[in-house]
Amino acid sequence: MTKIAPSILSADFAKLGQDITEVEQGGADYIHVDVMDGHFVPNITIGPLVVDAIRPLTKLPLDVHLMIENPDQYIPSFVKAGADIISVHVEACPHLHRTVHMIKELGVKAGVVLNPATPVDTIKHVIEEVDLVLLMTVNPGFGGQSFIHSVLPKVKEVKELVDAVGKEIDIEIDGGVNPETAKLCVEAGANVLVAGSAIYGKQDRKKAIESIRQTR
Ligand SMILES: O=C(CO)[C@H](O)[C@H](O)COP(=O)(O)O
Ligand SMILES: [Co+2]
Repeated sequence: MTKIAPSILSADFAKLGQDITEVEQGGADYIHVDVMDGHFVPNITIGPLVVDAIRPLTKLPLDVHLMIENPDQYIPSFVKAGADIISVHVEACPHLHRTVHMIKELGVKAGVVLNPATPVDTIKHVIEEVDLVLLMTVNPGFGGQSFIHSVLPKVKEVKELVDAVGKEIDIEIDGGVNPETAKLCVEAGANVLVAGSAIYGKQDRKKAIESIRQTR
């Protein structure tokens, strides 16, 4: 079954707790938390304080997507705040292997993220170490953007890499996911779908989650 990770970037921050409860009750599998620093991406969002505040409100794993420069400096704070999965952009990590190990040594799952223009080759030498590969299907920084279809062949490439390793590694897609694009992602080999505007832009969050989830 495909896992759905609603992105709270599109939630109403004045009633964040309620918006998280609604998607948990609607069948979400992870809560996706978009962390932006105004440097790696041109937007500023959530820090460890907010992760700490939402941690007691849900039993779901907190899937923390770090879109920040120098993530090594902040990873311990996000772990302390209650993150379950921490994903870092390969474009922001000159010492990717070290960063992945740091995340794992702190006792949480480690993910690596590729921007649309970044080739899959960049993660070939860390694939055995990671729990998750996240492929961006928009240029990171904002919710509500259109899905970039040219990323789909990369999903297939990552699936082949993961199958060759023979380990359980999530293949997650983030950006412009809706019921139509979700189908393409799952067909290409993804098993976790992030969706912000396609869930929080709808009144009925349960129905939105069900319509995005695809079974194979
Ligand atoms: O990482 C992100 C943006 O950088 C978000 O997770 C993503 O954009 C989700 O929003 P939407 O589903 O509306 O595209
Ligand atoms: Co994200």
